[in-house]
Amino acid sequence: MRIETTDLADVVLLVPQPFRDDRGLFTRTFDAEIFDAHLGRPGASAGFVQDSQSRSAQGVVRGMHGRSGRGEAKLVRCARGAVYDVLVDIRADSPTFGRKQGFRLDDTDFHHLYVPPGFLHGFQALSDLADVCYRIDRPHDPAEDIGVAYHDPDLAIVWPVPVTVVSSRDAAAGSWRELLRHVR
Ligand SMILES: Cc1cn([C@H]2C[C@H](O)[C@@H](COP(=O)(O)OP(=O)(O)O[C@H]3O[C@@H](C)C(=O)[C@@H](O)[C@H]3O)O2)c(=O)[nH]c1=O
Repeated sequence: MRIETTDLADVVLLVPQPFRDDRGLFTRTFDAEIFDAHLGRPGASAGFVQDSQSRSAQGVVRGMHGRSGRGEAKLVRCARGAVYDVLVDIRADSPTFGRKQGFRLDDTDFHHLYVPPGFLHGFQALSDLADVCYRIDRPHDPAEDIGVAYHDPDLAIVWPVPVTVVSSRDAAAGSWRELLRHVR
Protein backbone atom coordinates (compact mmCIF):
# COMPACT_ATOMS: atom_id res chain seq x y z
CA MET A 1 0.00 0.00 0.00
CA ARG A 2 1.31 3.42 -0.88
CA ILE A 3 0.21 6.83 0.27
CA GLU A 4 -0.39 9.68 -2.19
CA THR A 5 -0.86 13.32 -1.35
CA THR A 6 -3.79 15.25 -2.83
CA ASP A 7 -4.57 18.87 -3.76
CA LEU A 8 -5.90 19.36 -0.23
CA ALA A 9 -3.52 19.89 2.68
CA ASP A 10 -3.30 16.84 4.97
CA VAL A 11 -5.73 14.74 2.91
CA VAL A 12 -4.10 11.56 1.62
CA LEU A 13 -5.11 8.69 -0.59
CA LEU A 14 -4.20 5.18 0.52
CA VAL A 15 -3.58 3.16 -2.61
CA PRO A 16 -3.67 -0.62 -2.07
CA GLN A 17 -2.42 -3.34 -4.40
CA PRO A 18 -5.23 -5.86 -4.90
CA PHE A 19 -4.14 -9.44 -5.68
CA ARG A 20 -6.33 -10.90 -8.42
CA ASP A 21 -6.64 -14.57 -9.36
CA ASP A 22 -9.23 -17.05 -10.67
CA ARG A 23 -11.17 -16.82 -7.42
CA GLY A 24 -11.52 -13.05 -7.47
CA LEU A 25 -9.30 -10.77 -5.45
CA PHE A 26 -7.78 -10.03 -2.10
CA THR A 27 -6.84 -6.58 -0.99
CA ARG A 28 -5.62 -5.00 2.17
CA THR A 29 -7.70 -1.87 2.65
CA PHE A 30 -5.75 -0.34 5.52
CA ASP A 31 -2.32 -0.72 7.09
CA ALA A 32 -1.92 0.88 10.52
CA GLU A 33 1.87 0.76 10.42
CA ILE A 34 2.13 2.64 7.12
CA PHE A 35 -0.62 5.08 8.05
CA ASP A 36 0.78 5.93 11.49
CA ALA A 37 4.28 6.33 10.05
CA HIS A 38 2.95 8.73 7.40
CA LEU A 39 1.20 10.84 10.04
CA GLY A 40 4.23 10.60 12.33
CA ARG A 41 1.90 9.69 15.18
CA PRO A 42 2.38 6.16 16.54
CA GLY A 43 -1.00 4.66 17.45
CA ALA A 44 -2.96 7.28 15.47
CA SER A 45 -5.03 4.65 13.68
CA ALA A 46 -6.10 3.15 17.01
CA GLY A 47 -8.19 6.29 17.47
CA PHE A 48 -10.83 5.20 14.96
CA VAL A 49 -13.75 4.21 17.14
CA GLN A 50 -16.74 3.67 14.83
CA ASP A 51 -17.01 1.84 11.51
CA SER A 52 -20.07 2.51 9.35
CA GLN A 53 -21.40 1.51 5.96
CA SER A 54 -24.06 3.10 3.78
CA ARG A 55 -25.68 1.75 0.62
CA SER A 56 -26.93 4.06 -2.09
CA ALA A 57 -28.63 3.62 -5.42
CA GLN A 58 -27.25 5.27 -8.54
CA GLY A 59 -27.57 9.04 -8.52
CA VAL A 60 -28.08 9.34 -4.75
CA VAL A 61 -26.10 12.17 -3.20
CA ARG A 62 -25.19 12.25 0.49
CA GLY A 63 -23.61 15.49 1.65
CA MET A 64 -22.11 17.91 2.08
CA HIS A 65 -21.54 17.01 5.72
CA GLY A 66 -19.17 18.29 8.35
CA ARG A 67 -18.84 18.33 12.08
CA SER A 68 -18.65 21.31 14.43
CA GLY A 69 -16.42 21.51 17.50
CA ARG A 70 -13.12 19.76 16.94
CA GLY A 71 -14.54 17.85 13.98
CA GLU A 72 -13.74 14.24 13.20
CA ALA A 73 -11.15 12.38 11.19
CA LYS A 74 -12.47 9.93 8.63
CA LEU A 75 -11.28 7.06 6.48
CA VAL A 76 -13.55 6.57 3.47
CA ARG A 77 -13.64 3.81 0.87
CA CYS A 78 -16.11 2.27 -1.55
CA ALA A 79 -16.50 -1.48 -0.94
CA ARG A 80 -19.05 -2.09 -3.69
CA GLY A 81 -19.63 -0.19 -6.93
CA ALA A 82 -18.30 3.31 -7.44
CA VAL A 83 -18.82 6.77 -6.05
CA TYR A 84 -17.68 10.29 -6.82
CA ASP A 85 -16.44 11.55 -3.47
CA VAL A 86 -15.98 15.26 -2.74
CA LEU A 87 -14.10 17.04 0.02
CA VAL A 88 -14.08 20.74 0.85
CA ASP A 89 -11.48 22.21 3.20
CA ILE A 90 -13.23 24.37 5.84
CA ARG A 91 -10.23 24.94 8.11
CA ALA A 92 -9.81 28.71 8.31
CA ASP A 93 -6.04 28.40 8.93
CA SER A 94 -5.41 25.93 6.11
CA PRO A 95 -3.41 26.79 2.97
CA THR A 96 -6.17 25.06 0.99
CA PHE A 97 -9.10 26.67 2.84
CA GLY A 98 -12.22 26.74 0.65
CA ARG A 99 -10.73 24.43 -1.96
CA LYS A 100 -12.55 21.29 -3.08
CA GLN A 101 -11.44 18.09 -4.74
CA GLY A 102 -13.34 15.13 -6.18
CA PHE A 103 -12.13 11.52 -6.14
CA ARG A 104 -13.42 8.35 -7.72
CA LEU A 105 -13.59 5.59 -5.13
CA ASP A 106 -14.55 2.16 -6.38
CA ASP A 107 -14.35 -1.60 -5.91
CA THR A 108 -11.72 -1.99 -8.61
CA ASP A 109 -8.86 0.12 -7.24
CA PHE A 110 -10.06 0.34 -3.61
CA HIS A 111 -8.56 3.78 -3.10
CA HIS A 112 -9.07 4.84 0.50
CA LEU A 113 -9.28 8.49 1.56
CA TYR A 114 -7.97 9.86 4.83
CA VAL A 115 -9.84 13.04 5.75
CA PRO A 116 -8.61 15.00 8.76
CA PRO A 117 -11.01 17.04 10.93
CA GLY A 118 -12.25 20.25 9.31
CA PHE A 119 -13.69 19.11 5.98
CA LEU A 120 -17.07 18.89 4.33
CA HIS A 121 -17.62 15.45 2.82
CA GLY A 122 -20.16 14.06 0.41
CA PHE A 123 -20.50 11.62 -2.44
CA GLN A 124 -22.68 10.48 -5.30
CA ALA A 125 -23.32 6.84 -6.20
CA LEU A 126 -22.23 6.15 -9.79
CA SER A 127 -23.05 2.44 -9.95
CA ASP A 128 -26.44 0.69 -9.58
CA LEU A 129 -25.61 0.23 -5.90
CA ALA A 130 -22.68 1.69 -4.01
CA ASP A 131 -21.53 0.73 -0.53
CA VAL A 132 -19.38 3.30 1.22
CA CYS A 133 -17.52 2.31 4.37
CA TYR A 134 -16.01 4.80 6.70
CA ARG A 135 -14.32 4.95 10.05
CA ILE A 136 -14.48 7.95 12.37
CA ASP A 137 -12.32 8.86 15.33
CA ARG A 138 -15.11 10.18 17.59
CA PRO A 139 -18.52 8.69 18.37
CA HIS A 140 -21.26 10.01 16.09
CA ASP A 141 -23.15 12.96 17.61
CA PRO A 142 -25.95 14.40 15.47
CA ALA A 143 -25.91 17.57 17.62
CA GLU A 144 -22.61 18.44 15.91
CA ASP A 145 -23.84 17.92 12.34
CA ILE A 146 -23.18 20.83 10.01
CA GLY A 147 -23.77 20.93 6.28
CA VAL A 148 -23.90 22.81 3.05
CA ALA A 149 -26.36 22.12 0.24
CA TYR A 150 -24.96 19.66 -2.29
CA HIS A 151 -26.13 21.98 -5.10
CA ASP A 152 -24.98 25.25 -3.53
CA PRO A 153 -24.13 27.60 -6.45
CA ASP A 154 -20.99 29.00 -4.78
CA LEU A 155 -19.67 25.56 -3.94
CA ALA A 156 -20.49 24.59 -7.53
CA ILE A 157 -19.86 20.86 -7.28
CA VAL A 158 -20.41 19.15 -10.61
CA TRP A 159 -22.06 15.81 -9.80
CA PRO A 160 -21.29 13.34 -12.60
CA VAL A 161 -24.78 11.86 -13.06
CA PRO A 162 -28.29 13.25 -12.56
CA VAL A 163 -29.13 13.52 -8.85
CA THR A 164 -31.93 11.11 -7.92
CA VAL A 165 -32.54 11.00 -4.14
CA VAL A 166 -31.24 13.10 -1.24
CA SER A 167 -32.27 13.01 2.44
CA SER A 168 -34.63 15.63 3.84
CA ARG A 169 -31.73 16.94 5.92
CA ASP A 170 -29.59 17.40 2.81
CA ALA A 171 -32.44 18.96 0.85
CA ALA A 172 -32.80 21.59 3.59
CA ALA A 173 -29.06 22.24 4.14
CA GLY A 174 -27.73 25.79 4.35
CA SER A 175 -25.51 27.71 1.99
CA TRP A 176 -21.75 27.91 1.61
CA ARG A 177 -21.88 31.67 2.35
CA GLU A 178 -23.67 31.00 5.61
CA LEU A 179 -21.09 28.42 6.63
CA LEU A 180 -18.25 30.82 5.83
CA ARG A 181 -19.66 33.31 8.33
CA HIS A 182 -19.15 30.72 11.07
CA VAL A 183 -15.78 29.22 10.17
CA ARG A 184 -13.80 32.37 9.34
C1 LIG B 1 -23.63 9.19 10.16
C2 LIG B 1 -24.37 8.32 11.17
C3 LIG B 1 -25.74 8.20 11.12
N1 LIG B 1 -26.40 7.46 12.04
C4 LIG B 1 -27.86 7.33 11.93
C5 LIG B 1 -28.61 8.64 11.95
C6 LIG B 1 -29.80 8.40 11.04
O1 LIG B 1 -30.85 7.80 11.76
C7 LIG B 1 -29.29 7.39 10.02
C8 LIG B 1 -28.92 8.04 8.69
O2 LIG B 1 -28.03 9.12 8.97
P1 LIG B 1 -27.70 10.21 7.86
O3 LIG B 1 -28.91 10.50 7.06
O4 LIG B 1 -27.03 11.35 8.57
O5 LIG B 1 -26.65 9.41 6.97
P2 LIG B 1 -25.76 9.98 5.78
O6 LIG B 1 -26.50 11.05 5.07
O7 LIG B 1 -25.28 8.83 5.02
O8 LIG B 1 -24.57 10.68 6.56
C9 LIG B 1 -23.24 10.40 6.24
O9 LIG B 1 -22.94 11.07 5.02
C10 LIG B 1 -21.58 10.98 4.60
C11 LIG B 1 -21.42 11.85 3.39
C12 LIG B 1 -20.62 11.27 5.68
O10 LIG B 1 -19.56 11.86 5.49
C13 LIG B 1 -20.93 10.69 7.01
O11 LIG B 1 -20.08 11.23 8.00
C14 LIG B 1 -22.37 10.92 7.38
O12 LIG B 1 -22.57 12.31 7.59
O13 LIG B 1 -28.15 6.77 10.63
C15 LIG B 1 -25.74 6.81 13.05
O14 LIG B 1 -26.35 6.14 13.92
N2 LIG B 1 -24.38 6.90 13.12
C16 LIG B 1 -23.66 7.63 12.21
O15 LIG B 1 -22.40 7.71 12.28
